[in-house]
Amino acid sequence: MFDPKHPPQSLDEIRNLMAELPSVDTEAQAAVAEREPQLTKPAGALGRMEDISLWLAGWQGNSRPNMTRPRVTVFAGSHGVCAQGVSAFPAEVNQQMVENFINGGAAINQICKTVDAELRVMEVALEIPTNDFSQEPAMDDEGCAEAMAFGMSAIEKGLDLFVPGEMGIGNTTSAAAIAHALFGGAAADWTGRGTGIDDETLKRKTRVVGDAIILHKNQMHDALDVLRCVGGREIAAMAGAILAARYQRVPVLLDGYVSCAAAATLAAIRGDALDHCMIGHVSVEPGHKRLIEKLGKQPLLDFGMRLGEGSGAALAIPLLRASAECHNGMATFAKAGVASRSA
Ligand SMILES: O=C(O)c1ccc[n+]([C@@H]2O[C@H](COP(=O)([O-])O)[C@@H](O)[C@H]2O)c1
Ligand SMILES: Cc1cc2nc[nH]c2cc1C
Repeated sequence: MFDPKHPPQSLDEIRNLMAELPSVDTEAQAAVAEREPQLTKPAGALGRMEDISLWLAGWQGNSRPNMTRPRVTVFAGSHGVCAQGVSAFPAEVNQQMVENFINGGAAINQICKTVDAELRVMEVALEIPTNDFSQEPAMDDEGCAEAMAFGMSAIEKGLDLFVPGEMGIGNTTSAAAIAHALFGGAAADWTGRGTGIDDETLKRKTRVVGDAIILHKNQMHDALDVLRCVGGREIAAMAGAILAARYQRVPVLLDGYVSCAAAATLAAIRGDALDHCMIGHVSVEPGHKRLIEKLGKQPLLDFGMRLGEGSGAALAIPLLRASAECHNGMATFAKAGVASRSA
């Protein structure tokens, strides 16, 4: 059982947490299912909004879904694999962007302000890059568990939604390596241009991804080993936060390729581990669409974004808010005196 006061200290403790995940609140969902057909609209006329209100209620454990307290947390981490020249930007950008988040100058600041979401920034040992995973595992067991536990501390009971965002130059190389390790195929299927690399860099990045999976093959026994070997601290923190959210009854809206790669490590351990998650936006990064298909989900938005920071998911928060408001605020046929379907 997850206890926020005693965070896990090893990947085995996290494996134990994964074994006993809380399930959906069927009573809350039954209440939504009973009210929905009474609302003043033809049955099913709100389409996916109806799925969203049912999902929110079930995972919040509340028969009236809320969207007053959504939180976006941007986890920032730095990646040793940048030494292989896999990004269009230098690693110093991580710290500079953290300052920018704090000063309110990034895209995610404006989106959070617009959609009325709380924004937090958490540095995950940002000053210390992980090991270069083209040479050795990115993290050891304890380090990976520590980053996951740190991510868990981003979640509190009472939040209506959590969006895991990230900042980490080089982290689309990690995301590609995670997806390739979990779902196979060719390294090229999972490797994209990230921040905007040229053809030659893309070739090098693809080789780094393919070779890393071969290098670590014998020690990647499950998806948490994959996370430890080729992930990054901000990716581990997002995975921890997504897991803690399940325990704290906080639904999760996933963002781009990197946040979905973090989430995929949980799904690979347990097929139902992401039932409390929806995907806010499909990134331009080609591996993301493929990954979403593997996860059996459908993104809410397709807006041509490839920023990270939680930006695409944050932009979709009003869809969730409108869904909750319709479910809670619409009059019933009886109350409004509207005639219901005649046959
Ligand atoms: O999440 C995505 O789909 C995504 C796609 C492209 C780029 N990013 C962001 O760009 C950074 C990683 O890109 P790169 O090229 O350095 O691997 C990192 O800070 C991510 O937040 C994120
Ligand atoms: C400027 C910049 C902003 C970002 N935000 C998330 N990833 C990023 C990568 C870069 C390079």
